[in-house]
Formats: sequence, structure tokens, C-alpha cells
Amino acid sequence: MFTLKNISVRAADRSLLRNINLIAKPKEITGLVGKSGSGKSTLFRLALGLLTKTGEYEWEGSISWNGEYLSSGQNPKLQPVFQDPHGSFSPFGTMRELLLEPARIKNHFFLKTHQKSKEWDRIESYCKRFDLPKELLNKTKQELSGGQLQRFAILRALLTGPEYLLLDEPVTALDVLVQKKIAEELKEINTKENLGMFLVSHDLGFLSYMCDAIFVLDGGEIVESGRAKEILANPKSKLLQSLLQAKNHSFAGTASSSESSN
Ligand SMILES: Nc1ncnc2c1ncn2[C@@H]1O[C@H](COP(=O)(O)OP(=O)(O)OP(=O)(O)O)[C@@H](O)[C@H]1O
Repeated sequence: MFTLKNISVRAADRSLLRNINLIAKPKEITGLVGKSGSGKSTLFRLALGLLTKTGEYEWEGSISWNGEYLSSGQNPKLQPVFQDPHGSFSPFGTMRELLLEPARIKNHFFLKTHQKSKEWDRIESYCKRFDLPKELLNKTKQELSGGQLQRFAILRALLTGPEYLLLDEPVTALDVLVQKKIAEELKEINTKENLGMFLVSHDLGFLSYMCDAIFVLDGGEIVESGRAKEILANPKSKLLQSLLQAKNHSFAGTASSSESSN
């Protein structure tokens, strides 16, 4: 279980999150939906151990993964994927070199020639799975599209052998067709490899297509949660009702189309 217990966060004398309690099953896709400014990114960064108590943020509560309490600092078992794929990679070096990073970190930044070629074989097999022609590995990030880069960002997270993925608006910056393709790929990873995911997004269409369970965040508080199908069919909070009514989801798979695919 990925568990957030009694989480409250303050910064600059403002309360950003209040009494957040969230339990996500390890092999499921759990979504967090909220409007802009509701605290999604704050919660995401906190869950990744990126809000240190000594910095500008004060927080209380606990975060745990399968019973193990997570302190601040990154945890390799939980891998993040961020919204901006361009910001996820260094402008220096080809994808082939940049994707060696996880292996380098594991080996204390030193890889022998045979280790490198073994890792490249592994990277190429992941490229195949993601429909990424291996020629793209010889390009720098400036030569790739946002969709290709986001796939490489997901691929890099998978290379570390994570137990759980945390994704912050992973398709928001992409065009609708690419969004759909990446959403399908993420769902396939979840089903085939039983890899659980925590997805943060303002896009209810995307989350309703993807998620087994959904939490609704409004003004720093969880106002509603439950199995995706159930709460989408019978929304109780004003926010979820208005998000469903608005139907201004940018994602191609809207709530209604997802019901058949769930
Ligand atoms: N360091 C800080 N000091 C003061 N206020 C902050 C700080 N960090 C975030 N906030 C405020 O907390 C609220 C939640 O911000 P957050 O970025 O988590 O929202 P969000 O739901 O991710 O929004 P968006 O979807 O627009 O990214 C906002 O009102 C933001 O201005």
C-alpha cells in the first residue's frame, strides 16, 4: 500500500494541505484530481520526499510504502515522471547516454564496457516495447518530440525496476493523439507487469480512463474518494459534480468512453 496518513502542509504561514488521508493499492492505478491551486503538486512532491521539513515547508503526518515509512529524500522504489518531458532530460548527450544514468547511479557512476553494452541491450528492448525506433537513441532531446521524450522519461523510470510509479500530469503537455497512445501504454504496463501508479491530474477524462480509484482534492483537502466507476457514476462533492458537468476534458477518452474500457 502507498499510504499518506494525516498529512498537513504549511508554507509562508499558509495552510496548503489539511489532514490528507489516502491509501492506494500497490498494483492499482490511483488518481488524484483537483483544480489548479488545490495542492496537487505540493502533495506529489511531498509523496516523493522532496519537501524537506527544514526548508520553506512545514509538514506533519507520515508517508509509507508497503509498511515502510519514507523519510525525506528520494526513494528508488518509487519513481517519478513529471509533466514536462523537456525538463526531465539534460540538453547534453544522446538518449543512449542519458538513459544509462540509472545504471550509472546503481554502480556508483562507473560502468565497464561490457556493463554498458548489456544495459544498452536492455534499453533497446524497452524501446521496442514502447514503439520507439532505436535510431532515436542517437538523438539529443532537442531532436525529439514531446511525446517521444515523455515515453523516454517513462522508460527511464522503468529501467530502475521501480515498485511504484508516481506521475504528475504525464500527458498534459502533449497533443490529444499522443496522450491517448501514452495512456494506453501506461495501462498496458499496469496490467501486464502489475506495476501500480499514482497519477496526479486536473484532467478528469484522463483519470477516469486510467484509474481504479480516484481521490478528489479541493482547497487542500480530500473531499471525496472511492472506486473510480462508483464515484464517477454518483459524484457527491460539488467539485466532482462540476468537473463531470463541465466535460472540458482535454483527454480524448472522456468519462463515458472509459466506462466501457474499465
Ligand atoms: N512555497 C509556497 N509558499 C506559499 N504558497 C505556496 C507555496 N507553494 C505552493 N503554494 C500555494 O499552494 C497552493 C497549491 O499549490 P500547488 O502547486 O500544489 O497546486 P496545484 O494543484 O498543483 O496547481 P497547478 O495544477 O496549477 O499546478 C497554491 O495556492 C500555491 O500558490
